[in-house]
Amino acid sequence: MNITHIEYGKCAVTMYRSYAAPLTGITPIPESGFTGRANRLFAVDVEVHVLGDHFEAAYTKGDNQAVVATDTMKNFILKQGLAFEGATIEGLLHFLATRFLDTYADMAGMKILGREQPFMAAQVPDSQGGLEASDRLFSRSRDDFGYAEMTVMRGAQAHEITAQRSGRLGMQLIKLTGSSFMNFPRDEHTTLPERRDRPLFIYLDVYWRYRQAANAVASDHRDYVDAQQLRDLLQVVFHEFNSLSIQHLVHAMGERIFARYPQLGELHFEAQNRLWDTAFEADDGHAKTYCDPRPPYGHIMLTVTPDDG
Ligand SMILES: O=c1[nH]c(=O)c2[nH]c(=O)[nH]c2[nH]1
Repeated sequence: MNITHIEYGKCAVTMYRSYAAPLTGITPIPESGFTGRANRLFAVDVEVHVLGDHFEAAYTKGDNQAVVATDTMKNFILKQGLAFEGATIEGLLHFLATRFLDTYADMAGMKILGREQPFMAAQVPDSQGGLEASDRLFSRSRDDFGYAEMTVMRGAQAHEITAQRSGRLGMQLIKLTGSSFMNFPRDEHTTLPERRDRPLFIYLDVYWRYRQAANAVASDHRDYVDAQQLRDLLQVVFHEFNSLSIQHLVHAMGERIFARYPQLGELHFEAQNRLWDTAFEADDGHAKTYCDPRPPYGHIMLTVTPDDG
């Protein structure tokens, strides 16, 4: 048999880093109040995949001489996480991948992924009788989260980012009114009624790539696209846009993202249709009760590039 690809690593390395550098320098957009975060708690679930033919003997002969133990990788990530001076998940992944390649000569490259572990600062009394974000108490959030992945390959002179993707994953958005689905073809298999106004509940993951990968990791953050700011933009589009379908909605989201972030070169949407079933409605038809739908769920994808991309 022929070996065509080798990859090994560690997943679910949770790294809770206290007092990382604050995220500053973010360019504001009209759809969001987000311009940065304090990063007193910077929590990321890291996954590393080491690439390289040097590890072949471990598979073919059980020869572990070149094998960096995945337990060692976990320790390396946590130790280097302390040396990290950046403020973004992308920056962390780039830093870690670079450190791995500099330290372990048998590694030809590394694919590395990071999932934000969101924690919200608690609201606590301030000195003026109001409330402010605590500088020390945080509550774990099960909400949507930022995501990044990148592949960094060893080069003759420098290491190179050969692939990069960022995202906001796990959004669950419900719009009570202002969404329809009509005028689709009907045949002997069609039972779905036309809906002029439906309570549209979607699960949504959005991914983006930069035109230049360097913008994902630049320390000035001027062209950095923050996942929380982009999430705010998506919510505004959903709120404003009277969609004729989920397909129509994600397309409108794509147009707004490219209008705000010309530094991006590709977007990918993965939406699930979780449209609630209507159970009962008030006599005037305004208030209603709903319940979750049964599976299966519609799955709508879209990949787009800018006009000049
Ligand atoms: O927005 C929608 N797009 C579809 O393709 C579809 N199909 C379906 O049954 N409901 C919906 N809703």
